[in-house]
Amino acid sequence: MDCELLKPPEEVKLMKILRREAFCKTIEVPRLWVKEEKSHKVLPLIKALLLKMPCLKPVRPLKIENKVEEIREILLHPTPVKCYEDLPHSELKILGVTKDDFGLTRLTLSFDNWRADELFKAILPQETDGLTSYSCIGHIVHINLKDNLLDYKHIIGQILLDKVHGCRTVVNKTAAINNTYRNFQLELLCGEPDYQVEARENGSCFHFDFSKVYWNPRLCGEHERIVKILQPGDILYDVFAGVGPFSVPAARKKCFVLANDLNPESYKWLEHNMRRNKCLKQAKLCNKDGRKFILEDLKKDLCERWQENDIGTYSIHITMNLPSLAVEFLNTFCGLFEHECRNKIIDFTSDKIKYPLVHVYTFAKGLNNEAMALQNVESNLGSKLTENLHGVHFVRNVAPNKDMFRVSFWLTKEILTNSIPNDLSRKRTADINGDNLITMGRKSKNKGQSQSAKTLNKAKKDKNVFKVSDKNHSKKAKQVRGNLKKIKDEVNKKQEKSDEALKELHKELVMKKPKKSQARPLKSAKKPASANSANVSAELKNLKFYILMSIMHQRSFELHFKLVNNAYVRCVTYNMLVKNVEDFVSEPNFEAVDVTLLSFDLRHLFVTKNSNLEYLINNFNEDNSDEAVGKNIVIKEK
Ligand SMILES: C[S@@+](CC[C@H](N)C(=O)[O-])C[C@H]1O[C@@H](n2cnc3c(N)ncnc32)[C@H](O)[C@@H]1O
Repeated sequence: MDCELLKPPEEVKLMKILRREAFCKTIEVPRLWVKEEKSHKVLPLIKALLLKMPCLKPVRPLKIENKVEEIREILLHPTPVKCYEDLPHSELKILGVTKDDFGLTRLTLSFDNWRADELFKAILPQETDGLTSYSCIGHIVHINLKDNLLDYKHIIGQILLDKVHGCRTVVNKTAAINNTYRNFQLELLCGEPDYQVEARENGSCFHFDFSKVYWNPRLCGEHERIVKILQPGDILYDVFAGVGPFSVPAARKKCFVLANDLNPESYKWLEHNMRRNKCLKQAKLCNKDGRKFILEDLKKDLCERWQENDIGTYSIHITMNLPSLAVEFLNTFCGLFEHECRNKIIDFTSDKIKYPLVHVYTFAKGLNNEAMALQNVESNLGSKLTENLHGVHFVRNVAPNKDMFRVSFWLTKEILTNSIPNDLSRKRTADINGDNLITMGRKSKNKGQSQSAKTLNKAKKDKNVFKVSDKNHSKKAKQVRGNLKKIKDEVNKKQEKSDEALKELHKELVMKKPKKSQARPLKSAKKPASANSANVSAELKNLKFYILMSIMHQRSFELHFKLVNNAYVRCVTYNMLVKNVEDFVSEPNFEAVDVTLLSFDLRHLFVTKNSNLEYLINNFNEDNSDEAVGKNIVIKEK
């Protein structure tokens, strides 16, 4: 029940540093005095009208001078109860509780009497969307603050630490999860910097370092759905296993599990969790790229099973939960057993062959996103899903207009053994070799890599850069490590300097913005395309700073450009970016460009069209979803 009287004092609005004393206020609320021995009969009659607030007992003892009997004071909610007649008075009268027992009482409220959401409503600016949700991962409370609430991050952290039961650490996600290992970039807002958590899900216990691995409590239901389908003796190939939310409960259920994750930290905790849940003997674990895992481990295991005479009664499942990329791994299944089929190593005519059911996750945007999810899968597989489609299932909404789906389908003899269409075959080979660039609509002239190949290479880099083999604890290794540390420090210093330089650059560019009063140039006064391109590339050089920063910080960036005629390109290197933007600007239909920024570190992007214009895309909101989502920013002529 909304009631002004019961809200925190107005003075707390826009408070940034928590001052608990500012929340104290004294109010008058209706009350009923009832003799102790009658209270158990009265309370059921007025239960719905009691004043309920945190840390407040609505029934409290009251001793009145000169009165022998013990009295209970019952606090009532001021909205539904204004007078005695608002109570079930006929029943009360029968119990001897009359109008004389009704009155007002003074009540002092404090910080403790409000829930976190009530406090946020009172403190945070009215015009903002507010803080709508948080997640609890063990003792960690995790939030995803929008830019407009960043000024309030400390008080928000403090309140959550105070109000959420068992919370010892409050963190804010500082960037979208678009890095290889899908772990968060965290900022500690309040409490202990302790990220080792213990979480329970679907009857299993999970240990991990939340700052280094992926864990999303909102996927609990989906994990449960898959685990429920599995029967003891079934096989689960978990391509992107994380710390084991599919694999551990499956192994506990006596399935055989072959699980993989590229992140060494996830792999470590996956093994730990298998051991901790006493099911490691049911599992084989790998720490490699998903594509390699399919080509080597999954294939070998399947092959061995298919070659066995007794194929048993189990079913085979493959989970692929890396929604932003997993569909790109599907082409690994195309023709995976072509050699074995051609050379009759496996008899695919036998009806004993059991085909795995793949559960692949993908994001899809827009109105008809379920169909889009299916199409994502089919286009990467190079074939339509017909009888072998098990279903497209909505998993969860991750951002406005963006949902996560699971597409479940059976691999078929055709998929696994057919020589695949030329285009797909080329792409598959390139993906496996890690030298493909996926462009849509419009082909890029630049050489690059597919996202998954990039991921793999980056992961390799992540693993190897600054890592010195120290098998023999040699002096040399120590020396090299020392040198590397120095280099790292230098790089950090340079980073800081460049950040400063970038800030300056930003200021400069903002100052250069044309004043509102400035006359808009006539269309006919357009500069020739060449001058225009020169300008664009000059401005784009400024971007280099930021992109280099992103690379140095090992943050990925990606820009999607879409022309009005729906041509579309994805830029993943600075040179591609410059080239493509120059191309676009010199095109006749360069009216408006739809830029999707997939790098959330690329805060300030300037694109110039014609000599007089600067297009500033600044301070766009970081995405709130749990996975990387592009923001569409339309650049138009002012
Ligand atoms: C979205 S998480 C899913 C984790 C877990 N299956 C779950 O449902 O919570 C994706 C996982 O894929 C891993 N990963 C990312 N790229 C990979 C790759 N190329 N090969 C294998 N694993 C990869 C990440 O480290 C991360 O643990």
